[in-house]
Formats: sequence, structure tokens, C-alpha cells
Amino acid sequence: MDEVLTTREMAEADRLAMAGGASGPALMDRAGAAVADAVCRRRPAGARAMVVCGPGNNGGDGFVAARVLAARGYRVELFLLGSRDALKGDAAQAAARWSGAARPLTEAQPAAADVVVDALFGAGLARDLDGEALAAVERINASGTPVVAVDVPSGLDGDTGRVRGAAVRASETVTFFRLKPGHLLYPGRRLCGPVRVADIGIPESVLEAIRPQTRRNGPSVFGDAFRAPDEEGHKYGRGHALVVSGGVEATGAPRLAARCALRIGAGLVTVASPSDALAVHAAALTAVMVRRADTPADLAALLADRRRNAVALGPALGVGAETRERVATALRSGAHVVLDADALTSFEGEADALAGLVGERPERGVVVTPHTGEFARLCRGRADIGEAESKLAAARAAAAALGVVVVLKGPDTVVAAPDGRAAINANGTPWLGTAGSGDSLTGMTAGLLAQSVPAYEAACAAVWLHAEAGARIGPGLIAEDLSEALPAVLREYFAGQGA
Ligand SMILES: NC(=O)C1=CN([C@@H]2O[C@H](COP(=O)(O)OP(=O)(O)OC[C@H]3O[C@@H](n4cnc5c(N)ncnc54)[C@H](O)[C@@H]3O)[C@@H](O)[C@H]2O)[C@H](O)CC1
Ligand SMILES: [K+]
Repeated sequence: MDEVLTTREMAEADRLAMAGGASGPALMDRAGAAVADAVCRRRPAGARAMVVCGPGNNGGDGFVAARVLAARGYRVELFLLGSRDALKGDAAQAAARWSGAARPLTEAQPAAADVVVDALFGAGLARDLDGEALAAVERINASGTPVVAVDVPSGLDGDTGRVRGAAVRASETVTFFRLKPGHLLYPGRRLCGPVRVADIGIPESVLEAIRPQTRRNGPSVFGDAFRAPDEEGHKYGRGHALVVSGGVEATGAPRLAARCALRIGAGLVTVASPSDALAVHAAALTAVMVRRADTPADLAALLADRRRNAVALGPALGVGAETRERVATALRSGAHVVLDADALTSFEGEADALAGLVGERPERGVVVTPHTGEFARLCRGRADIGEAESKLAAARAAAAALGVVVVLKGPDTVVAAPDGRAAINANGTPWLGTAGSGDSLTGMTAGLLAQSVPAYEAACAAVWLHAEAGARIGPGLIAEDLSEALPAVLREYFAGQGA
């Protein structure tokens, strides 16, 4: 159920279902009935339900919902954008079975209703709302009346999660068969409210033909790649992560990263720093070694020990040529590499230079973990990335261009692999927006790479586990809590695998 389908893929699912014998009206009937069920859960029979319908099949779903609600004793008023006889296909059939009026949309007064069904536009939204549709959406939002949106809130682009002119703020959304990217990407995720995915009779088998490349992030994405160590799990079998840090001015970042790498399962961690004082402070943990590393050559020497199979650079490294040199050294070492923060900012506007370094190396995982600002700086000058239609498309384009796994962080973190796979994370919490949270994620990613989890799955697992840990703590979260919350999160995750 974690596949995420674009509107185009959804239309293909629809087509395949009908080619397989499903009927359009039957699909629409089940869609409309699922919408009616959502209204019934929200308001008792006898309540005033306003259904606003658009000129396409989204409107058709609205006509079906209106008919079902009226049959269940709701006082239904239906308003239509455009004329009833302009409706076509399944929508025309649904309208023909609605015995009530279809009043002009301009007459709709949502404030007078107990609940609104938003069936204006769905997957067929083709441009910014204007005219009567825009006015109606504004009246709906101003009314404060609860809204059940059909498929996607009208005005929201189902593929990008972006608003086209204006969009309905829904109390909940009923969609069909699978989620769309716009249900998970902001602001779409906020405008949808809770999203219910209804089964309308499209067979799962259509997915074999569609082969969707996007998933909602979770254990179904990385479960096979990250399993509990077997009983004789030896510490060397669980890899050795190296956290490269900067000077004394930055104390917590490398320590956070090191702690998280250990907690998530790396067998050993080394903190390398030009400053003994910092390294000792950063280490302050058993199983963490401390090594002096003043120069890239020192770093190369540390990485010459092949048991150090994952290296994290970024937290508190400083921005500039030194860091670039360290990044180049790490990429040439053949260890798995995580690049965050300063390691990325040191390549500001030079994504190609970074891509060149990545390209030199044997096929080992490289993960970059920028937040949106770092991403924009790294990809400055790359219009093919900067002008992508959505965060999902931008992360994908960068992953393909750089040849790395991109973790584009935010409340809707997107993880994208060079081969086109992508996952949108949906278990985050606003409390993760705190200093050090990124360093913790870097450490978790390095800790998973150290255990030879493949780069894409390691990034997806780190993002999801990091968010789970944050969600467990919630208000008052400080970055130090994240590593402490990991044992409980991992216990549940592994137990879930056993299930
Ligand atoms: N895919 C499925 O499994 C099912 C989908 N259903 C519903 O069908 C809609 C998609 O219907 P479609 O007719 O393609 O488009 P819409 O109804 O979303 O749009 C209607 C129509 O409106 C015009 N239009 C687009 N943008 C604007 C605008 N900004 N202003 C004015 N007019 C606009 C354009 O001509 C569109 O064609 C999907 O969302 C589901 O709700 C099935 O009912 C169930 C199966
Ligand atoms: K809608």
C-alpha cells in the first residue's frame, strides 16, 4: 500500500482496471460511496450536506456522493460549475442518476451547510483556479464549514503538492487506490488533512504494469536491507564508521553523529578531529576511538584501514578548500560516504565538481543530506534541478545528476536514488526542527552504511528511524534525545520484521 502514484499513473491504473473488466461507472460509484461514508462519519443523517461539483469525473464522484447521502437521509444541495448537459461519460451518467437539482456554483453558500463535499477538481486540475471556481473555493475556506475533499482538495496539484491559485483547506480527503505525491508533499499534506485511501475495485495487479517508482517511506522500503544482527553479530561484522569533525569551536555535532552511529548499530566509531580536546569531548563514549586528523593526508591514512567502511563529513567541518579536499579524500577512499552541511556548502554552485569526484570512485554508496537551503546552494546554476516542478522532482534530478542518494530534508523529506527510486517521508514531527537534529541523522546514516546497508535503503531507514525517534519525544526534544530514543524505536522496528 506504500506505492505513491502520479496522476498519470493513476489514470493508467484506471485504464488497466477497465481493460481488465472493471466498469467506469462502478469505479465512480465506489468512489462516491467512499466519500459519502466519510461524510456520515463526520455528521449524522439529517445534516445539511453541500456538494460542489466540477465539470469532470471529480464532479461525477460528487454526484454519486450526493445520491448516496440523500438516500441516507441527509439534506443535500448540489452546486455545479458549468452546465449539466456539458457533462460527459461517467460523470454524465452519475449526474443522470441524481434526481435533485444542480444549482449554479455561484449560488453556493457553504456557511449555510453542516459539511461540504469538494468535488470541483481532482486529478484533472490543469491550471490555476480563476473565476467562479476561485470564488467558490474562497467562500468554502472562509465559511469554516468542515470539508471532505474528493481525491485531492480542489486547487491542489496532485503531483507536486503545490497550490494552483487557491486550494480548498480540507478537514479530510478521500482518495482512491493509492496516495499521490501531492498528498504527502507540503503544502498539499497540510491542505488535505487526514487522507483515507479507498479501495474502489482497482486490482493490485495493475501495479505490475505501472511499476511505480515512488513510495511513502517506511519499513516496506528498507526492511529487507536492514535486519537485526544475527545472534553471533560480531562488532567487526557491523562495520566501523568514521566521523570527521572540525575544530574546537564545534563540540556537539560530531559527538551526536558518533553516538547515533553507535546506537543504530555500527560496531565501532572513530571521531577524527584536528583538535585533541574536541575529539576527546566528542568521543566521551566507549566504542568510540579518537584520532588526530589535521590534514586530508591524515584522513586518507585513517581510511586506508578498510575496516573503516563508512565516513561522515559535514558537521562542524567548516566551509572551504580544506573541507573540499577532505571530501575528495573520502570519496577516493572507497568507503561509503555521507556528506552533510559544510561538506555540501563547500561545493556551493559546483554540483558538477562534486559529481566529478563521485564519478571517480568505485561503486560505493554516497549519500548527501541537505536541507532545502543547502540544496539550493549546492545546485545553484543547475536549472534542470532548481526549476523542477516539485521537491520530489528536484531530489530525483539531483540524484541522477550527481550519482548520489539525495536526502532532501524537511517536514516532507524526500529520499531519491540515481536509479529513479524515491521515497517521501511522512512520519516526521515539527519538533525535529532543532539544532543537531541533522547531525544525528548524518550519524544514523553512517551507522547503517557501516553495516553495509545499501545507500538508498540506508538513507530511507535513517530518515524514518530518526523521525520515529523524534515523534516519540515530541515537545522539548533536543538532539541528544534522538540517540537515546533509538533503542525503543529499533526494538519495535525489528519486532515488526519478526511479525
Ligand atoms: N483514476 C481513477 O481511478 C478514478 C478517478 N476518478 C475521479 O476522476 C477525477 C479526474 O477526473 P477528470 O475528469 O480527469 O478531471 P477533474 O474532474 O479533476 O477536472 C475536471 C475538468 O476541469 C477542467 N479544469 C481543469 N483545471 C481547471 C481550472 N483550473 N479551472 C477550470 N476548469 C479546469 C478540465 O477540463 C478537467 O478535465 C479524479 O480526481 C477522481 O475524483 C473516478 O471517479 C474514480 C476512479
Ligand atoms: K476535489
